[in-house]
Amino acid sequence: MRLYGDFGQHMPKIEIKKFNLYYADFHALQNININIEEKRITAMIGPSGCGKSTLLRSINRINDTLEKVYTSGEINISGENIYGREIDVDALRRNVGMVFQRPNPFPISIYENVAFGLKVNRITSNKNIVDETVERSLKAVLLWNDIKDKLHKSALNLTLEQQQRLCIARLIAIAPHIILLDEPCSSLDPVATQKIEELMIQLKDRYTIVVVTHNMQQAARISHDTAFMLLGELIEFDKTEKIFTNPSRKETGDYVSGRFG
Ligand SMILES: Nc1ncnc2c1ncn2[C@@H]1O[C@H](COP(=O)(O)OP(=O)(O)OP(=O)(O)O)[C@@H](O)[C@H]1O
Repeated sequence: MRLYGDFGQHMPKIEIKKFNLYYADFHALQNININIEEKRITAMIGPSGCGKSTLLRSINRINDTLEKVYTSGEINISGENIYGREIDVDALRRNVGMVFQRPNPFPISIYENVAFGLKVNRITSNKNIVDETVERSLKAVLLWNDIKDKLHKSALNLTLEQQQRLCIARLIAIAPHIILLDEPCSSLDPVATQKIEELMIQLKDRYTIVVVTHNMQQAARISHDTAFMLLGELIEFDKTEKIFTNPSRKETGDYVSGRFG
């Protein structure tokens, strides 16, 4: 198993170290240690309720918005503990964007959806820069050609797949380094799923991507590294190929071969 340490010249982008999370008195994440490398896709798999989403949400502290959530340990991003006292949580969430199961565009125009983060984060209100950023972000998610003539139409008129692309474009506009995706294809059909998978593969050249998925074929197709979780524990973390073909732990083998879950 590859835990922290032994990365040669590489510093991990995300270093999760002895991390625990409690929902009130329920110990949902138990002593998690993972190093996530830069500009790769890391998948989190495991049966329902094992803590995948909780761990993903811990990486940009979205769990903080809930009451009675307690954590211990560290999550270091580029060497800085995001649970440290000095952390600006708004800046963290700009740097670590999140895409959810169901696309959640705002009920405003496509253009305004992408420009939204620039305004609320007071990054710029210069129209030329906003225009350029909207175009660049929509091109990055391969949506531009389809919608460039209807930028001022409601985002809610887009297909679900296009809406999910738009949600990713909305993140890209504010220049994150890390993109977290929580089952981003679960509301999409197989064709749309394949397109979003292709997009993730393209985006990994520029972003560090962590994706929670129930779909093991998806994890095997798109990720470089896979974390397998069970009942709040990290059972195994390794290269995806190893997890799926020659896992070190029996539980991992049982899960990936469909014997439970
Ligand atoms: N807000 C919450 N309050 C209390 N318990 C929670 C909360 N959110 C999740 N849990 C519990 O924490 C555990 C882990 O949940 P989590 O959603 O992280 O698992 P998951 O592996 O992502 O599951 P799924 O695949 O079904 O989405 C579960 O037992 C769940 O019931």
